[in-house]
Amino acid sequence: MALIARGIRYEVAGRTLLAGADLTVASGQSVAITGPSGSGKTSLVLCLAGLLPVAQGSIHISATKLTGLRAGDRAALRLSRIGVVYQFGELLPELAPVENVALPALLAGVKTAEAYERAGKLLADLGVAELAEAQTATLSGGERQRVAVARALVTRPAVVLADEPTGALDETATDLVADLLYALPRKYGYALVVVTHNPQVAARADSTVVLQGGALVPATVAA
Ligand SMILES: Nc1ncnc2c1ncn2[C@@H]1O[C@H](COP(=O)(O)OP(=O)(O)OP(=O)(O)O)[C@@H](O)[C@H]1O
Repeated sequence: MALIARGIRYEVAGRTLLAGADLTVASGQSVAITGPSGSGKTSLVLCLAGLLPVAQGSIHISATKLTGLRAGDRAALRLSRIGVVYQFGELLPELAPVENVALPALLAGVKTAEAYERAGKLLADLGVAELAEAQTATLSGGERQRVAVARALVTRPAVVLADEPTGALDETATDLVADLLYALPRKYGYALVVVTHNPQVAARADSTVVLQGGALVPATVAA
């Protein structure tokens, strides 16, 4: 399994957001997470990425236990094995798209030529090769998200976490980005977790779970 989370408990500001959440995703598989606004979905993604500390429970990325690692080791695991896509792309405007995509690979120690070769190939896979050297600030929302997906994949992660990746897009761009997101896990062999409010985007995942009362329950049995 690429991702195994067991009994995740997370509390903030006196509230228990996650009260024993379990999630397992195999390589090449996708899971959508839905749930009411404020139920803790973003917090869950940040816990899975090792960016928030869980009070209880364990998270394994491939064979490595993320929980319990020291901060430096956690950051190294995140950089090399976890890709994250945020709602607004969060690209660095000073860097061209191809530089944004190559950056995590360079930080992870991949040689410059290979990092740029990977970045170019991913941008081509995502249909934005011609934007490689464009001004990042001028990209549309959909273009930005495709670059952000390429950036999340450049380190060849085991797990990709996408938090509302289509939340800021119109219907056409949503379809395009969702098509790419769901087509790529099989091609690249990563496990995909997508947090989304959009029922059409959720419906494309291999399975859907709902964050409800701090636990993840199959969408079919959620009240
Ligand atoms: N650091 C923090 N301090 C105080 N409250 C917080 C903190 N982080 C999250 N919360 C609260 O916890 C709740 C869950 O937040 P979170 O962003 O995880 O929910 P969400 O399900 O992703 O919401 P949405 O669907 O609206 O994005 C919210 O009520 C939020 O205000």
